[in-house]
Amino acid sequence: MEQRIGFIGLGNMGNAILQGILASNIVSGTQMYVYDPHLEKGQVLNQVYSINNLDSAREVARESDIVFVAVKPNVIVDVLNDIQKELKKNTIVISIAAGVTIKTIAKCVGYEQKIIRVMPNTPALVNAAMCSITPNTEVTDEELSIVQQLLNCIGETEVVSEYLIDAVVGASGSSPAFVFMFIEALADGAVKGGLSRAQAYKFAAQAVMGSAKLLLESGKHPGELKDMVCSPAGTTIEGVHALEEKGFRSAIINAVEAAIKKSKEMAEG
Ligand SMILES: NC(=O)C1=CN([C@@H]2O[C@H](COP(=O)(O)OP(=O)(O)OC[C@H]3O[C@@H](n4cnc5c(N)ncnc54)[C@H](OP(=O)(O)O)[C@@H]3O)[C@@H](O)[C@H]2O)C=CC1
Ligand SMILES: O=C(O)[C@@H]1CCC=N1
Repeated sequence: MEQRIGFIGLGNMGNAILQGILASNIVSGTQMYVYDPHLEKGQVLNQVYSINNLDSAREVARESDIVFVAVKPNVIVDVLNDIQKELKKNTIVISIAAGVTIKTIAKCVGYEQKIIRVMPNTPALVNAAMCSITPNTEVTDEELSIVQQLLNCIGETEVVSEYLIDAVVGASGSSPAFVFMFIEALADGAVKGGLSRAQAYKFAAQAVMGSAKLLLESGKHPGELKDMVCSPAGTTIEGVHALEEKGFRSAIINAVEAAIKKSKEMAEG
C-alpha cells in the first residue's frame, strides 16, 4: 500500500490500530506519521519501527493521505478544527470517537472532505477486533476498500449505516468490558470451588473464547449450543436456572441498552 498513514492520539485504541497495521507489513514504519502529547509514545515507535514522530497534530494531517483521529470525544472537535487547514482534498479523515457524528466532523473539516467513522474495540490489541465502518458520500468504493484492508489487519470489519453505530457501541465497542466482568466473575466462582486464581482465569477465558469461536464457526443458534451443554438433570441446567433467577439476560440487555443510550446522548450533544 502506498498511502501515508497518520495517527493523532496514541492511547489504547490509536496504538492498537497502529500496531496491528504495522504487524501486517502492508505499510512500513516510514509511511506512518504520529503525534501524541506524550511524546515518549512516538519516540519509542520511531526508535523501533522508524515511524515519523511529529510535533503536532497539524503536521500529521499535512503529511498523511489517511489520518486516524484517535482522541477522546471531548477533545476531537478542537483537534479537527486545528488540523482542518492542513488536509488535502483527498485526505481521508477517520474518527473512532464514540458519539461524534459525521455531521459534527464535517462541520470542522468541511462537508467535501472524505470522512469515515470507525467503531473498533480493544481486542484490536490481539488482532481480534470487531470494527464497524461508515463512510460519508465523498468516499469512493476504492478508498473504502483501502481503509477496510487497513482495518482487517486488526480483525473483522462490517460496513454499517451511521444510525446503527450506537448499537455497534453496545454490541462490540463497549461489550469487551462486560465480557471481562463476566470472566472475572466466572473465575471468582471457580476460586470458590478451589481452583487457583491463575488457573481460574485460564479456564474461564478459554471457555469464553472457545464458545465465541464455536458460535462463529458452527453457524448454529446460540440457544442450540447452550442446549448441547445442558445434560438432563446435569450440572449446567442448575447454573442456567440460577442465572435466569437473577435476570442474567435482562441485565445484559440493560447494559447494552445503556451504552447505546449514552452513545446517542453524546451524538445529540
Ligand atoms: N477504549 C476503547 O475501548 C474504545 C475507544 N474508542 C474511541 O477511541 C477514542 C480514543 O480512546 P482511547 O484510545 O481509549 O483513549 P486514550 O485516552 O487511551 O487515548 C487518547 C490519546 O490521545 C491523546 N491526546 C489528547 N489530546 C490530544 C491531541 N490534541 N492530539 C493528539 N493526541 C491527544 C491522549 O493524551 P492524554 O492522556 O494526555 O489526554 C491519549 O494519549 C475515543 O474517542 C473513544 O470513544 C472507540 C472504541 C473502543
Ligand atoms: O467507553 C467509551 O466511551 C468507549 C467507546 C466504546 C468503548 N469505549
